[in-house]
Amino acid sequence: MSFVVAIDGPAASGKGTLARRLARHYGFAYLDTGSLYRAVGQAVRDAGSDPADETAALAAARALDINRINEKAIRTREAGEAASLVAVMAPVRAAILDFQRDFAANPPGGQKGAVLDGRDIGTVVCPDANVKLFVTASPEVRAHRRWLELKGSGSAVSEAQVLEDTRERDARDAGRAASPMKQAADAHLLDTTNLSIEAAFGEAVRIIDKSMS
Ligand SMILES: Nc1ncnc2c1ncn2[C@@H]1O[C@H](COP(=O)(O)OP(=O)(O)O)[C@@H](O)[C@H]1O
Ligand SMILES: Nc1ccn([C@@H]2O[C@H](COP(=O)(O)OP(=O)(O)O)[C@@H](O)[C@H]2O)c(=O)n1
Repeated sequence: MSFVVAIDGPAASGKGTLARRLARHYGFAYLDTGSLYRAVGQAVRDAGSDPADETAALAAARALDINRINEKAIRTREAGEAASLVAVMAPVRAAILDFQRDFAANPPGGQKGAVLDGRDIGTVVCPDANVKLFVTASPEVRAHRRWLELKGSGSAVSEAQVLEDTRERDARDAGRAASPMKQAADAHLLDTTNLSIEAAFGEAVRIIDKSMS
């Protein structure tokens, strides 16, 4: 049986950074489920369609090839926005659900566990995960982190605009009917507002080690 760590939380809270480190530490496979929604949203944009067009979004979700995701293209502000638009559509979510569950149950490379991060991992994708973490931080701190990242990749977007985008995306993710972003009842809350990456990692390891013993 695969040991599954589910990590959810709002935009730029540090989920991916933490998930990647945990996967390395425990020798587990890692799946960034947000990259799937970003890739679908970006594919719709690339096709010249509107990410709010369900027919186009579903076609992109069905055609998604995870081995052909352009990592750079899906990290833009626009791809994040498109991701959250396609993510409200239940058929789009359904089209990529089995892939995520299969990854958790049968991690590639025969690894003994998997770390998945997203919005609905602990609630919908892997409700029986061995450990669930809900990672958060204040909107201002998250927006600052994301702004630094976007600036580093050459974007001229202002910090105020990133804060506005972040708030809007969080509201859409938490308010949608299909698999809304929500802390699972049995998830541990990890607020990284005042935690370094190292400190957040240490806290997560403490929680996971406890559940392994
Ligand atoms: N605890 C932390 N303190 C400071 N910066 C952090 C922390 N965790 C993550 N970051 C930085 O914040 C940005 C967003 O983190 P990321 O892991 O991509 O978030 P998410 O996956 O939740 O969107 C990255 O640039 C990352 O290096
Ligand atoms: N499990 C998931 C993961 C992402 N998403 C959607 O995909 C968008 C992008 O996810 P992400 O994890 O890459 O976003 P960031 O936290 O990196 O900004 C989110 O805003 C959600 O709308 C989702 O609905 N469910």
